[in-house]
Amino acid sequence: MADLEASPGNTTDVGDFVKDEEEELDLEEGYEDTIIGYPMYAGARVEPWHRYDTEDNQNVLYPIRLGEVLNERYLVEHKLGFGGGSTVWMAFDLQDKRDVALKVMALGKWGDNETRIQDEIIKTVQDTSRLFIYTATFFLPRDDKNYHRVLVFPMRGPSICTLSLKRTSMASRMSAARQLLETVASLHKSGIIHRDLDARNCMWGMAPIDGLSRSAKYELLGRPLKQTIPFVDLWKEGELVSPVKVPEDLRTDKFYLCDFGLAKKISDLPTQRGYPPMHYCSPDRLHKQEPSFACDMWSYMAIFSMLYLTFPPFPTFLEGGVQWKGLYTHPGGLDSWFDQSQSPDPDNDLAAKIAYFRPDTDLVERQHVQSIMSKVFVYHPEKRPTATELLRDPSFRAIMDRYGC
Ligand SMILES: Nc1ncnc2c1ncn2[C@@H]1O[C@H](COP(=O)(O)OP(=O)(O)OP(=O)(O)O)[C@@H](O)[C@H]1O
Repeated sequence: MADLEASPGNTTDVGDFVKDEEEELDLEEGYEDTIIGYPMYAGARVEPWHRYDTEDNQNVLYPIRLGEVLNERYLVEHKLGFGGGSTVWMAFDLQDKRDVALKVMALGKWGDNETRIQDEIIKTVQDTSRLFIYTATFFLPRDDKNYHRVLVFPMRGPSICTLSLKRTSMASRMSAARQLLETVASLHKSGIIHRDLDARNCMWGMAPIDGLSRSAKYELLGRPLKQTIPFVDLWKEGELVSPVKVPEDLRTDKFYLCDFGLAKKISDLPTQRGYPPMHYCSPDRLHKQEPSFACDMWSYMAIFSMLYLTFPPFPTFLEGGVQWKGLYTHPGGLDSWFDQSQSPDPDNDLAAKIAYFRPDTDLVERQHVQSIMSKVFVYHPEKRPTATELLRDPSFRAIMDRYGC
């Protein structure tokens, strides 16, 4: 990794503009990663252009170009990702000579909540070493006198996805499961609910590449493919840029939790709207119940099942419930899980799924995993174990022991 050409020395090469319509579509269009017919993750490589349009948009994004220096300090070199409330850029900190992640918040309240909760975490959570905690913050002004908040983080990545999990050892995957549960337990101990535990917010660590030239970084992480933001009459130039692809050999085994945009103190009132993606969202949240620590536990188990089975979160429900009938939050959504007359499909139940996705395991291991999952995937939030209880659960411990974690 000892390429000493200083990163900012190269001022010309800041990625490739799309050459034709095919590349443009490749950049903008959604893709779907599927496994035996189950959608794993659907999404676009870049944020939709209309999120830069101020019309009817209270959460407008800040336009950025590769090669720009933000706050007279951060040279933007690549894209790391985007979410509902931000774009995230890889930048070279010209002062400290290291790579950082810049989370450039959209206008609106999300950025304020994330900073407020992060400050709360810094004050109250004992071990923050596996949480994405900002190291600095600054503001970027718009032409209309509004300001975008920017949070500076150490660079991490990549987040978990089916394909890379299949190539990852069980020891690393189960170590990630244990680390994440400990992280959730320490957040809960401080009275904080994350509310958005999903695979995109769980990331491996990444070996530093600060010493490399930009071209060497592009060689490792992929060259940015970019397009000037189309259709919007922008007050400042900006680009839609494809994100980095972190090679597996740069990944470390440390497992992090990010994105506190929806997080809240259990005592906070009222709760702002927002849900994790459907596969990770507990039935109580989908049925307008107030968020609780137990919602995080459901989402945690969905991530555990990703890590263990490399399969998306369990899409069906195990028991009936009464009080949520008719309260479904998503228009057109089904209350079919509630139908007590439905009988379970034995080929499709938990045990069958575990056996299908992990034919390499023995019966004892499968029974432990089934026991763990069925304790958490229950309708009634008050019946789910807490993070601390699950860490002590004999089946959870047996699985961790088996994989040396
Ligand atoms: N420190 C980091 N290092 C590397 N990549 C990061 C970092 N922080 C964020 N990312 C990437 O940017 C993406 C968006 O970040 P994040 O989830 O924090 O944004 P958000 O706008 O709060 O999203 P959401 O819609 O989930 O609330 C992440 O999924 C991840 O791919």
